[in-house]
Amino acid sequence: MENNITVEHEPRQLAWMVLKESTLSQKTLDQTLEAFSLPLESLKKRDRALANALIHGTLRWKGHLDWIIAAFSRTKPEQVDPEVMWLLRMALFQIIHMDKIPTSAAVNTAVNVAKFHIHKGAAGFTNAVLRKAATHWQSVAPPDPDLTPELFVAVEKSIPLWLARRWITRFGMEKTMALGDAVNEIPPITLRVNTLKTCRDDLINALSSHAHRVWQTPYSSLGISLKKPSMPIHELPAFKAGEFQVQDEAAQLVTARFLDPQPGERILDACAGLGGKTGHIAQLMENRGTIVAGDTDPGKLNQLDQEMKRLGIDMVSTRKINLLKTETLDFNTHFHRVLVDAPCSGLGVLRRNPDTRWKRTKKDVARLAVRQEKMLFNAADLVAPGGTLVYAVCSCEPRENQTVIQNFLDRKKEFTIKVKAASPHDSGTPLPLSPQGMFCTWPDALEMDGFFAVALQRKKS
Ligand SMILES: C[S@@+](CC[C@H](N)C(=O)[O-])C[C@H]1O[C@@H](n2cnc3c(N)ncnc32)[C@H](O)[C@@H]1O
Repeated sequence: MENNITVEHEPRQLAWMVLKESTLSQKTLDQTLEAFSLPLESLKKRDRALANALIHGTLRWKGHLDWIIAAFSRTKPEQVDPEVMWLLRMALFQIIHMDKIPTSAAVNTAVNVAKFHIHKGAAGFTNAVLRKAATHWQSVAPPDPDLTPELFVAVEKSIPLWLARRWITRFGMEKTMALGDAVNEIPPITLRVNTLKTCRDDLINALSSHAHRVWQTPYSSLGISLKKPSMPIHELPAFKAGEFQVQDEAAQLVTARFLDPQPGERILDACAGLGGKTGHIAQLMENRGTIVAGDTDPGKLNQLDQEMKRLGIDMVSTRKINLLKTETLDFNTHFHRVLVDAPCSGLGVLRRNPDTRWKRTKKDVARLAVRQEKMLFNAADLVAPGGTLVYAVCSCEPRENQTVIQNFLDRKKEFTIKVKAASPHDSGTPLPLSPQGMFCTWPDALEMDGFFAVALQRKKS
């Protein structure tokens, strides 16, 4: 590279490229990170950690960073070139949140990237805004919480205004502030032990020397959380040996507690994706019986096949289906249990996917709910009499949760909500369930992702 950006700057330059790519394209952050996996993995361990921290942190705090930038820029943030905005945000993130990085390093790198990758004018502007912001950012007042409480929450907790408004209306100020804190915390990495290969205690022992802290999840008897692993998760020996899948505790509870699959049964995982829940279903079935993993995306199903091999599972067949099109659902058989882990707004997993909050809109929730209802309705016909249909989403929006279920029950009279007292897979800690038997978690209260799940039972005849 013929410019001033030396190797030591590369993590910041790469982070900036990922940030602009993931927000200026239609790709999710995960897809963008996948596309940049080669250059990211070629970085030294410390630099890779820095790039990741910059990407996730800058996205997480974008709303607050924009408020500060607006105070020092003569041009309104929405009129500044988006590429320049990401440079400003990333540098300011380092100044505010990363005390080990000297301000001069944060500012100089941003100015150099602007000079060599955008244009000279951008470098001058970047320099002017950052020099002022670096010295005076602490004196920028937040919006007035009494006059504009929604804007105050949006800025202080770095969430979009429409979401702040929605949460305040639903929960009031106190819970909204707690939720705002929860979605900005860096969550632990949570795993589910693959009991086909090992047990939780042995896996904890194996992981202890590879992470800063390792502990059992309180609700799922198969879960392990860890902080600061010494290497990327997929490089850990236990991962390579198929001894676990990465999965949040709430998602583990959906499969164990609500679907509750039994060895020898026939199960349809109708939105299987990369197989997070498929692997769990198979291990609960002791790798005996039939699982059909369906999805609209054949690329994901190919990856799911590989994942099952890694886990030592051979009872899964994949099939391209579309739950919105009944002609793709001609199975010639009914299933004992069907799981609809439906595509959703993802508003329950904001702490893990910091880009989601800036991509979702109010309209998405209503649009997705209509699809979710149709998918659940079509899946219902695949459930055998006496069988179980589970609906799950990683969203806590009532329109994607209770309303979907209510509309379903109004039309499908042969189904009722199934409330199961306990499961042998529980840790013993009672689950938070609504009186109707609906599971709804929030990251602030339970330290797990926001999830909704309900089990529906089909009458025997
Ligand atoms: C929430 S993700 C599933 C995650 C997965 N169950 C897991 O635990 O890893 C939803 C999945 O539904 C798939 N999907 C989207 N529309 C669909 C449809 N109409 N029919 C079936 N699957 C669909 C998506 O490709 C995506 O993989």
